[in-house]
Amino acid sequence: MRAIKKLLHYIKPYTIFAILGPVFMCIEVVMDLLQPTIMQKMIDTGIANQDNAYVIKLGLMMLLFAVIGLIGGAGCTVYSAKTAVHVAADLRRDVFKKTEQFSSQNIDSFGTGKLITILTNDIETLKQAVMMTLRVFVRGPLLFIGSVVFVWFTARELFPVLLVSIPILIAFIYYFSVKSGKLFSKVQKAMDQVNTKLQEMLAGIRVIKAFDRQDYEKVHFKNVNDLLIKRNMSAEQFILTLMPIMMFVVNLGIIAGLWMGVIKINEGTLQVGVILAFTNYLNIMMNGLMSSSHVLMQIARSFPSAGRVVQTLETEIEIAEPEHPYSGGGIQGEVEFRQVNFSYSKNGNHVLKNISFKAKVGQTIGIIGSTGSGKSTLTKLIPRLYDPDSGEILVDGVNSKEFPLEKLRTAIGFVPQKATLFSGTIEDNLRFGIEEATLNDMEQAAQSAAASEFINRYDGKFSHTLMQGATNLSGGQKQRLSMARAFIRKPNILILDDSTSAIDAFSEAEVQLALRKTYSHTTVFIVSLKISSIMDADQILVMEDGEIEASGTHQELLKKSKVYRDIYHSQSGREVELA
Ligand SMILES: Nc1ncnc2c1ncn2[C@@H]1O[C@H](COP(=O)(O)OP(=O)(O)OP(=O)(O)O)[C@@H](O)[C@H]1O
Repeated sequence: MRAIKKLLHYIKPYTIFAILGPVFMCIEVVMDLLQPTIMQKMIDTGIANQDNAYVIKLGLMMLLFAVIGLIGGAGCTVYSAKTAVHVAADLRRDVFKKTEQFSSQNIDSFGTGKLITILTNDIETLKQAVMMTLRVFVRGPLLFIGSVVFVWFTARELFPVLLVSIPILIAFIYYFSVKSGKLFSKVQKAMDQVNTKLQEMLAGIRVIKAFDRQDYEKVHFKNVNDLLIKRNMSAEQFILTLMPIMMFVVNLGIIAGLWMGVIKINEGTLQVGVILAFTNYLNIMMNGLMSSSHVLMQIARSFPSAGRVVQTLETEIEIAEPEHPYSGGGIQGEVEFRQVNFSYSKNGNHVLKNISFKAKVGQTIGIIGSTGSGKSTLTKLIPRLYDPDSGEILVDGVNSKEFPLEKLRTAIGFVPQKATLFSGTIEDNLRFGIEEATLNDMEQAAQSAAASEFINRYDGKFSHTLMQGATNLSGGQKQRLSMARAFIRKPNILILDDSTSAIDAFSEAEVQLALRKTYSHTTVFIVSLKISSIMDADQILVMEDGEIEASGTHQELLKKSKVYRDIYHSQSGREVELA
């Protein structure tokens, strides 16, 4: 309920539309309600007295009211649709904006499948709820109340029938609305699973084919899809049983009305037209209740969606902007870790333990160690993709949390382990690094990343188009472009997370030369499993199980670190002679 209240704010800008819709609907309802009474008069007065002129007059009146009702209905549809579509668009915009601000931790805890369901399915459900509420929710109760009033004035003798049937109908509607909300909450969870699976399969389609695991994946997809079908079926079937139940109760009411009516006609206290009007009003009443119940169920169905949308909008961003941001000059690039501990799950299982080191401006820091030892995690803390559990990360002697995020991140060029490029041209992807980059900047960055050679082979050069996920590039080409995208920023801090793994030794040497020459004032972090990539670094951190096992230059580490010597031996085949 709190979620629905919060979402009502989104209707505020469209209050006029949201009022006009129901106003037009009222016109339609009044016109609908007048028809049985006019018909009753036509039968009991016009036809009974064989007054043709009166019958024609009332017939024309019915036609006119029908046209006015039609205009009312059309106006209501237009304005309620306008409100619903705008509200949904605003919600989608805000949820998207919020997810863009999400920290990596926020994204990990939601899961991308759920976020996609929220942005698509949940917001669509809310749109339908708004539209139905404005169109039908006004119509339903108005038809219902109007029919009760009209029965009171035109067929009061049969009113006791309503006193019995209405409470029964309302009780059924209440029960169905409450239960359907719970059922649809389960449907949404199943939808999350389908979206997550779909996303994973599409991203890994090549691996699936290469391993010939289509059948295996088909079974997995079938399982989640079957669950969605099952839950959808039970929710829809449950809702559909309401209609026959309501019809049954109304038909019992009509039989009771006819039975009472016939007795009263025989007694001479009732006219035939009244019975006709009564059965008409009973049907209108049922329609009113049915449409109200549909809306109630749509609203009940939208409760879980509203909850999830509001949960997204209200999620506290783990990586917060500082309350009192540091207002000093630009970032030079000194980075210091002071007793940093970090865990992904906050369960105390630290992935980084007591990390301390200092990188001076312009130094190159190599990070090496076994798989899963925490190398990538360490670099992710520098641009604040995650924050440490304890300890401090200082940039130019200032806690990195005190910098405005934009200032900190624009000073950093980050080349992640998995090169992620976007569909568009090569130029678009390089400008992602810095929007106002010139052609000269692009050429220089491409040169430094050893990417010029393959870019120049394309007819359009920088305007060559990349497909979604840059599937028309090789792994090494993707890595080079990903590096060029970071280089183009001329960052003060550059992080290369195993970004030369798919690059040949010659090109890697080219990149290292460019780093020394063109980016000599940049503090560079190179994460690698290969000693050859980091052996010239000013300082090498040897990571082991989340800790810095040893640090120093290549020569120092050969003497003092057994782990480093073992890596060196396994990669070069040479033993180290200790003096
Ligand atoms: N998003 C995440 N959520 C939970 N645990 C994670 C996450 N990312 C990494 N880990 C865990 O943290 C530990 C360190 O991972 P990290 O990626 O930093 O290792 P690494 O040394 O860079 O490994 P590699 O050389 O294979 O890239 C691993 O045990 C890994 O399972």
